Amino acid sequence: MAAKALCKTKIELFYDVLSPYSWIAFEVLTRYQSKWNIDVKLRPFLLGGVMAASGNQPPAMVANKGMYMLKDLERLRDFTCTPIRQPSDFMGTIIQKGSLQAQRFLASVEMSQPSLLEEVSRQLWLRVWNRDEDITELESLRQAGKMAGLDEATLNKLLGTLKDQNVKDKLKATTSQALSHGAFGSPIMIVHKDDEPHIFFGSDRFELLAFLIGEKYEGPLAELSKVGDTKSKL
Ligand SMILES: N[C@@H](CCC(=O)N[C@@H](CS)C(=O)NCC(=O)O)C(=O)O
Repeated sequence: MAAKALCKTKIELFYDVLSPYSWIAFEVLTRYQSKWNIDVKLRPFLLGGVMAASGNQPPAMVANKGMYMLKDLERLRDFTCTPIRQPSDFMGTIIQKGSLQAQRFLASVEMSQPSLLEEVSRQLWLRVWNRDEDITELESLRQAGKMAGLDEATLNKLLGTLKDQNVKDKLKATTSQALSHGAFGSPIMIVHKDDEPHIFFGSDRFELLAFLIGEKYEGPLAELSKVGDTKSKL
């Protein structure tokens, strides 16, 4: 058992809470965390920075792609049990407002409260991609942090760091690391196997990822169905 734990496969999940597909990958991967012999490292990055540096564009900039995506997400919501609902002002929320503050907040949580990074990320996704709520104002970030279990004093401290150089640098460094692996969108999963990084793009590559690491993929709900509660985390 100890030997097995020693050779856990490290998987880095690079994500931005503006990306609904990243939410799906995040929920599926965290469900498999206790089922597979893996060590998941959550890596919040800035999707806008990845898009700009890689010369890519959000899928919704192509009208037909955007329309397809909304249908696709409806299907995935039910299939993966991730309660995605489109924001009422999609272009305003996703393209214009963006996620800089939210991702800086996550970078700050990653640095000083890493054990709460998973839940703060989930609470931000619930705001923007479920309840149609803002994720750009300090008060919005505060609410997400509170829901995730951060106490008032820690929250005040974290919210006061969003303009700090080390927080900005952390987000930039994570974004650069993803780019150096070849990122062009979100989610990106980097599987470290045989001393090599293997890149996967999308929430729909778990079969391939499982094949690479010698694990069995039992669909997006595997871990939830095992514990018999598909809604407890959401
Ligand atoms: N097929 C992928 C699509 C993922 C996706 O479209 N991600 C968006 C952000 S929400 C992206 O970064 N797209 C870049 C691209 O498609 O080139 C999945 O099912 O997860």
